[in-house]
Amino acid sequence: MTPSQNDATPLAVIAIGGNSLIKDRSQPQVHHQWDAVRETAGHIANMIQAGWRAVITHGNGPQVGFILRRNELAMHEVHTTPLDVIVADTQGSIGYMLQQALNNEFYQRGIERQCVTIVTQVRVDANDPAFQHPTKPIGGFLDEAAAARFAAEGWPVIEDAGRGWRRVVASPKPQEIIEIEAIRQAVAAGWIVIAVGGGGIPVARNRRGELRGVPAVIDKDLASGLLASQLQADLFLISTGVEKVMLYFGQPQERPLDRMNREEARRYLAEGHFAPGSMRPKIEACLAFLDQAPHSDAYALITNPENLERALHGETGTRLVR
Ligand SMILES: Nc1ncnc2c1ncn2[C@@H]1O[C@H](COP(=O)(O)OP(=O)(O)O)[C@@H](O)[C@H]1O
Ligand SMILES: NC(=O)OP(=O)(O)O
Repeated sequence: MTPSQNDATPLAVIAIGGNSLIKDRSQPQVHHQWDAVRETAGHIANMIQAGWRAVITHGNGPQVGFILRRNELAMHEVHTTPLDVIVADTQGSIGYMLQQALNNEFYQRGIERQCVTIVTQVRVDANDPAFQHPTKPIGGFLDEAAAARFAAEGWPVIEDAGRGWRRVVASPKPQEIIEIEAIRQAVAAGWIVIAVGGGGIPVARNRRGELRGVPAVIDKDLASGLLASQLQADLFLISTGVEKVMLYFGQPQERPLDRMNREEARRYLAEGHFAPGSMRPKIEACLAFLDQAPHSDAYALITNPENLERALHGETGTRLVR
C-alpha cells in the first residue's frame, strides 16, 4: 500500500480528547486506552473510506498527569522528567497507538492509505501570563480530600466541570506550529497524519533564537484549531466525551445544542455556558477556525467517538457554522 495524492478530497482536522481515551475513570489501564483508540480509529477509518483526508490530533491531559505521578512516586530511585519531555512521551505513546490502530484498519479494509505520526513542537510566548496562572487540568479526577492533600503540597487544583478535582499546570496560547510545513507536505503526499499531539510540545525561543522546551501543557483544542486554520481544512471535528454541547450544562434546565453560528457561540461563551479547561477552549478553537475558514461551507463539529458518522450526516452532534 502506498499513500495516494488526491487534493480534491475534503480535509478534516480531527481532534481526539485525552479524556475520551479513558474509558474507566476509576482505574484506567493501558488496555482500556487501546480499546478506546481502536474504537475511535474504526470511526476515523469509516470517514477515510467515505472520502475524507485527515490530520488527527489528540489530547494528553490525563496521560501527562499519570506520567507525572509515576515520576513523583519513583523520584527516589530514578530521575524525573520535565513537562515538555512528558508531553513528547505522550506524543510517542498515543501517536503509536493511533498509528497502529489506523494502519490495521486500512490494511484490513484494503484502503490505500497509511498513517504516520509527526513529533510536533508548538511555540508559545515565554512571557505568556498563563505561566503565572495554571489552568490546564491533568491526570485523573480526585476526590476533595486528595485534592486538599495536593493543594497542601503547593499544587494548584481546580474543580473540573462537575467531574471532580484535578491538578492544573500552565497552558500558554499556541503561537506557531514549528513542523507545519512537514505536516502540509505529508498531507499533500496522501498520508493520514497524526500531529500536534497534546497541543504540541511547548517550546519558546531563547535569546539566541534556539528552541527550548518550557514547562506547560498547551490546550490541544486551541492548537488543533490553529492547525485546521493553517491547513485550510474543510472540517474541524472535535471528538470528546459528550454527544452534544449543552447550554446550562449539568443544571436542571440543561439543553443540547444542534447548531450555532459564530454570533450565538460568542454570546453563549460570554454567558458562561462552557466550562473553562474543558468545553470553553473547544468553542474558542472552533471560533478561531471559523474566523479563518477557507470557504463559507467549512464548519466545526463536536460529538463523541461513537456518533462521529451520524454527526457527519447531520443527525447528531453540535455543528458550528459561520
Ligand atoms: N456546556 C457543556 N456542554 C457539554 N459538555 C460540557 C460543557 N461544559 C463542560 N463540559 C464537559 O466538558 C467535557 C469535555 O471536555 P474534556 O473532557 O476536557 O475534553 P477532552 O475530551 O478533550 O479531554 C465533557 O465531557 C463535559 O463533561
Ligand atoms: N493537551 C490537552 O489539551 O489535552 P486534553 O484534551 O486531554 O485535555
